[in-house]
Amino acid sequence: MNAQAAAAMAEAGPDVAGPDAMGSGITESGITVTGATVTYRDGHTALRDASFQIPTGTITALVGVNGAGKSTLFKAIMGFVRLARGDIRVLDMPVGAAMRRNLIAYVPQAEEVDWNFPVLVEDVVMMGRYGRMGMMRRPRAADREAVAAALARVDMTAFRKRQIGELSGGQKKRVFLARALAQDSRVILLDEPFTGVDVKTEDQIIRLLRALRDEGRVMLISTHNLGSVPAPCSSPLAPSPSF
Ligand SMILES: Nc1ncnc2c1ncn2[C@@H]1O[C@H](COP(=O)(O)OP(=O)(O)OP(=O)(O)O)[C@@H](O)[C@H]1O
Repeated sequence: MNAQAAAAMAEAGPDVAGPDAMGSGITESGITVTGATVTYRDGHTALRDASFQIPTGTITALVGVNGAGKSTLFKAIMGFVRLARGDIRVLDMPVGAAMRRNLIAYVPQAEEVDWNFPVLVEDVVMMGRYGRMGMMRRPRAADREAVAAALARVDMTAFRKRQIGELSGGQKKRVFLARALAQDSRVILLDEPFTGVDVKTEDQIIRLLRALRDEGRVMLISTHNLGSVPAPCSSPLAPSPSF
């Protein structure tokens, strides 16, 4: 992404790098955003008239400079901020219903979490199962199996009894990916998944995302730097006219 494009995105909001080249051929509606506008309480409009449609079975990069509104859009897709105008559908249902049905998983940037909080890696991954447990949050055998499988899938089984705060940035990212895997959601929102990871981890994440895509899931990757998104996820660039 050149500086001019970045500057344009600062004014126009985040951009969407086309899902078609990465698609598995499944065309069920994944995320549909129509004229979405978010205005925060201080009057600042962080997202204006955003419109795009992403089918399931795809990986899409949401590209924009700092402050372009990527996190705001993620929050809107998860129903954490209210739309002033417009509509968002996830798997053809309102976002509230999709969240209640545990259909959306979020993989945060490492920086968002308080690492001083003493919690084991396997407990972080178990959080992905909370939506399936009752009020008591007592894990069953199926939950423990899902956690073990998720940790194995990101090659973090050996770290399961470690404190999350003791891990490297790339290892933490894999743990949060495992939490999303344990949640087994159809829609996965990933915040800067390739930033600060080494080549091996990047390759591992790409292979994982491709496998999830081929299972018919829909993935939306937020990044301020298109260059940090590996080629399979960044080409071709197909900007939404509404951005
Ligand atoms: N709670 C809030 N109240 C008021 N303004 C906010 C709030 N959250 C974000 N903003 C503003 O909305 C704009 C978009 O912020 P957002 O966090 O969505 O951007 P971003 O694209 O995710 O940025 P970054 O790449 O830096 O994470 C920014 O100008 C920010 O200051």
